[in-house]
Amino acid sequence: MTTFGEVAKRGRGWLPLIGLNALIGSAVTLALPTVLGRSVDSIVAGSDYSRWLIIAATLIGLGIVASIIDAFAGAACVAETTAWLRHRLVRQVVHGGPEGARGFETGDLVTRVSANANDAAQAGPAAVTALAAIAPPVGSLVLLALIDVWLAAAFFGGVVLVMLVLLAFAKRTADISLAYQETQGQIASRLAESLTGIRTIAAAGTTAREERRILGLLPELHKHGVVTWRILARSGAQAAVVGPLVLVAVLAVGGVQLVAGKITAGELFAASQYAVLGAGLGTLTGVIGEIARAKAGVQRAAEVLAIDAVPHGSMALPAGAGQLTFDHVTVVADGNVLLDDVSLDLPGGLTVAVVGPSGAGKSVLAAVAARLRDPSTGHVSLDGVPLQAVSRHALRRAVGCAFERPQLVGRTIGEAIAPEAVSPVRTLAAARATHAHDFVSRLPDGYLTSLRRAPMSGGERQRLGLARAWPAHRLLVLDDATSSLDTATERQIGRTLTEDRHHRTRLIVTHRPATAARADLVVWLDRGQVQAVAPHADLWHNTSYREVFG
Ligand SMILES: Nc1ncnc2c1ncn2[C@@H]1O[C@H](COP(=O)(O)OP(=O)(O)OP(=O)(O)O)[C@@H](O)[C@H]1O
Repeated sequence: MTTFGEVAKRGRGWLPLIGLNALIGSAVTLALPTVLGRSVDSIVAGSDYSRWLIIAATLIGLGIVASIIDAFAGAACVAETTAWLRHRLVRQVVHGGPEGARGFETGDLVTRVSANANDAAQAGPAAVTALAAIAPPVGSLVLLALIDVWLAAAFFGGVVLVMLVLLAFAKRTADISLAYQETQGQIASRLAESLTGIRTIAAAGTTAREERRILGLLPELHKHGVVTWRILARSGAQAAVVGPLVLVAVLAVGGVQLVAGKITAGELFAASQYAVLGAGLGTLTGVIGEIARAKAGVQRAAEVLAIDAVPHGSMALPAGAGQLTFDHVTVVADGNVLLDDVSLDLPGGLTVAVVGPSGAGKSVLAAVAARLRDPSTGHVSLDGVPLQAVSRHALRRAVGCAFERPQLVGRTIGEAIAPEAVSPVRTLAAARATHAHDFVSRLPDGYLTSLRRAPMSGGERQRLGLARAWPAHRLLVLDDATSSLDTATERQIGRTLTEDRHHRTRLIVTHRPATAARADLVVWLDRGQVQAVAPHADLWHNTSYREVFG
């Protein structure tokens, strides 16, 4: 569990410098009243006061230098911690696989990684600044006690009142900071959802309703903002009332002691300055607000960092052609049984079609075969090795997946096909085999065409998705990955798949009888259960099987 302390400590390279500068600032603040008090006494006594003025000027200069260094160190510390936290968050999300991020909405996740990570990174500097801010009043108390113990008592009473105001502020502001960040995340989620379905929204003519839906949370955000300012204003006002009380109490006691001849005029001046330091504690509301935002940011980051990374084994795969075994595989999600005790033994090198009515569990079976999700019970093996025991590298080299709506990643079309260091020859071979090369070569910049600018049809995107999965040498999992292709291209790719000279297994989720007919075997699923495993021709006699294809 990631904590405030852990994030705060991350900036430890900078925190000593920030702390040192804050202490120098405090020391300067504490020393100045004494020095100025001595100047006053020297002026009153008619003696030489220039020495004290030089010391005062030096202290002021030191204070300025310290605050410049403090500002720089604070910014550097926050930048470094933000980068570290974002790196961890992104890593956790990516390593959690498709199931890991399911509990989060896209926009909310982006807000956590971007804005909230930056809020959280304030933890270290804000905590050090708050701690350092305690030094002046504590020092004031000690120095006042050295002047006169009654001055210290009056000061202490007032400071306790200021502290009570600050504690109440810290408590109230923590909850509201979290609520504010959560609402921000919800707005971002709604925007992300709308962007995903922007075509549907435009086609349905519901743009105005969508705008209202996204911005419908603004009043809530506004309410949290108003509450934040109200808490700040109330605490500020309370501090403004309580603060001067410290000064009045110290001055009243100081006046009595001066008249009684127990302190000098200079000491009364110094005491009044120390009292101002105690009263000024009320201005700490700013840094306490920062701590509250940092705490909320850390809490939201911790929820993401709690995503379990998909564990991988360290085994390589033995020689084989992709024999795929399901051993009593059951998948349960949200209390629903998606795959129910599925046992299959599919010999390597075959084309296996997975068919069944909508919602039968075909995609779930494909995802489990490619280890995009793990079974709740049972296991899946490839060439005799349980998928969970195979190393990540070996698994991704061996198994390729293509989907109905592929999300293409990379700057260029070439990168979308081969995101990692794959030789151009293999990229070209994959593009040719999947008929992606035909349209890519017609683009002005070919494989170097920017992915964002390349206009692509659903079928063209599917061809790139197929090309990307193509180099897998042991198992190719195609989940409705050719559904948008025209019949002729689909048939050509189907033939290439069937004649695939790599002798790997091809698991093809399909709704087309022609694809099932070309396959060596068909796995017929219904409501998460295997109905039969046999060639299409053998199953075709069964009326229920024929109904699967409508
Ligand atoms: N992570 C999940 N949590 C809960 N339910 C899920 C999850 N993933 C899939 N399902 C449900 O499992 C069932 C099977 O889904 P699946 O996508 O495998 O169906 P399918 O056979 O591929 O259907 P189609 O042909 O329509 O694509 C569906 O009812 C779906 O809502």
